[in-house]
Amino acid sequence: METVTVAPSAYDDILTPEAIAFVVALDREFGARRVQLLERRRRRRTARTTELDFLESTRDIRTDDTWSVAPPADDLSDRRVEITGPPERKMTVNALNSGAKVWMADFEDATAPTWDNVVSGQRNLRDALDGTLDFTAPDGREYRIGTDLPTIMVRPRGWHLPECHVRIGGRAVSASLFDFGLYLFHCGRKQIDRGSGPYFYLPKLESHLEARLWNDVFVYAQNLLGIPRGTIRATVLIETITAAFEMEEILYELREHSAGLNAGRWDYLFSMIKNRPDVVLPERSQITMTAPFMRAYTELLVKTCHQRGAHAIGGMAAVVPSRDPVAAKRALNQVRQDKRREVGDGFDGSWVAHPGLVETCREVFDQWLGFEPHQIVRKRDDVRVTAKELLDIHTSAVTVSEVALRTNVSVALRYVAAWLGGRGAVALGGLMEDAATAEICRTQLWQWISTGTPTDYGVPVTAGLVVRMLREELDVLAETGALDEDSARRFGQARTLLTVLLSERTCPEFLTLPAYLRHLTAGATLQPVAAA
Ligand SMILES: CC(=O)SCCNC(=O)CCNC(=O)[C@H](O)C(C)(C)COP(=O)(O)OP(=O)(O)OC[C@H]1O[C@@H](n2cnc3c(N)ncnc32)[C@H](O)[C@@H]1OP(=O)(O)O
Ligand SMILES: O=CC(=O)O
Ligand SMILES: [Mg+2]
Repeated sequence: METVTVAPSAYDDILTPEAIAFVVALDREFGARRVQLLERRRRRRTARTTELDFLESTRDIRTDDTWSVAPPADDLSDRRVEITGPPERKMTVNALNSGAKVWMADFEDATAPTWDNVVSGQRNLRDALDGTLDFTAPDGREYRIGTDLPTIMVRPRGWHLPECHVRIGGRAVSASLFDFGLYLFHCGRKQIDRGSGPYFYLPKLESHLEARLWNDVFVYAQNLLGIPRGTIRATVLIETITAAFEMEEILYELREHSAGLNAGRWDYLFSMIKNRPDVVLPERSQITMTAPFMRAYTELLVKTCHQRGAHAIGGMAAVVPSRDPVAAKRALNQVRQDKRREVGDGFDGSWVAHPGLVETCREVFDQWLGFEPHQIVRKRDDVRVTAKELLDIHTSAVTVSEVALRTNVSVALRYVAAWLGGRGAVALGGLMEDAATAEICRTQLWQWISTGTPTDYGVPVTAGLVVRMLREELDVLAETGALDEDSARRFGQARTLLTVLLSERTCPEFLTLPAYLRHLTAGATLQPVAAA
């Protein structure tokens, strides 16, 4: 048997031999399939010769109208407002006290996966269920959770990420299985005992085969822990263009564990750029949810869910409230409009990124749903979406402004520097920025460089131009004295990383993967553990 090694951590009560053995058992059983599916992703992207389309091989699943997903668990029936955020200690308390129906504790887009973040996040979740979650801020403010808590759903990291601090015979385990396994091990039973269940959000899936892998993991894990089959529930984010063509199949694969689909709009745009590098997207502020290809995607998502008895959950309006009253009012109005569109289209609930937006989202859904917990009865038979409509970006001759270029440079640089410092979500210029929105900035820059997209001031975007802007952005930060020694180092690392990614001939798949491998795994001495 290969040796299992684990990095030291301050949270021995989370990384117990039994918990590690459980994660290792999952990875031994499913690790090889994960690697094959990641290889399949690469082949699918690089070897594609025709436009994407619905799959011929799964037509039967789509045309069979006799199947549906399991009825929602009691505490997942009304999901009109869901708050998301990293399971950092103070934010965990704030999210649980936010008044939302659901809290999505996020190890993916909103968490920089430092070893401390991923293990302490698990401890915070466990403490929340044990009633021992408290926090005293440096300014003396005390944080305690109340009694009427939201339902908790946990989003493990995506299939592409390894967790390098736990190794089997030197090989890093899957980060998805690590996050999923630790949560299920420590909190699965506790959730069932309090009348809830172990619920998950599954990010960045690219095909129904990846959903099948998750379903098999669920069946195996429930067996191993003696938890009744079907207790686990999972909402899949449709946030890649390939998954948009396989929504029915994804629901089908997970049907006994399914808790519907969510429109992960930001990663969806990121995926659109990666998968169709020659189809140039305009600047981010111009791609709204009313763009025809985005409407095609959300309309199809609602129809698919409701036809199969599943919830359709809306996405993130990425504004965060500001302390300036005028900007705050503007942000609330933007969120209100976004949620009105979603509820009118048939979504059963939606996401907010900040406690200050819970009330706005709730009001909109209350007005529409009244006392009904959801609107799955609206089957949306009127919706017909073709492959062409999903792909039709409709952009004639894109030009980009200097402001758009500089915004993407600035957000990418600042976000990566924050991420390297352990923060996976930050507010920049009134917007919530996380791994998904930063990936859009980074891949847009790459796309504009690789296609020589013209600027509206007459020159094409080149690597030289963007690299110069990165340097200028850094110079401004240095001149204003905004950087101490540590942050100057992280900004330097961020600039180097972005420069490398922007100079690749084919669009690098993820920025978080090389960033993790280069910067978040250094220095840990792993110790053998006896457990597994
Ligand atoms: C594309 C996607 O995947 S979207 C989903 C993933 N992304 C996310 O979940 C992002 C979630 N949001 C956040 O992380 C935060 O709102 C940020 C980083 C954008 C802004 O946070 P801050 O700069 O702290 O905002 P602000 O100062 O207005 O916060 C006010 C209070 O609300 C709390 N707060 C803000 N957002 C959240 C949240 N999502 N969950 C819990 N608490 C929150 C803050 O901790 C702060 O608490 P305090 O008053 O007790 O100190
Ligand atoms: O995870 C959500 C997204 O929009 O990306
Ligand atoms: Mg996402």
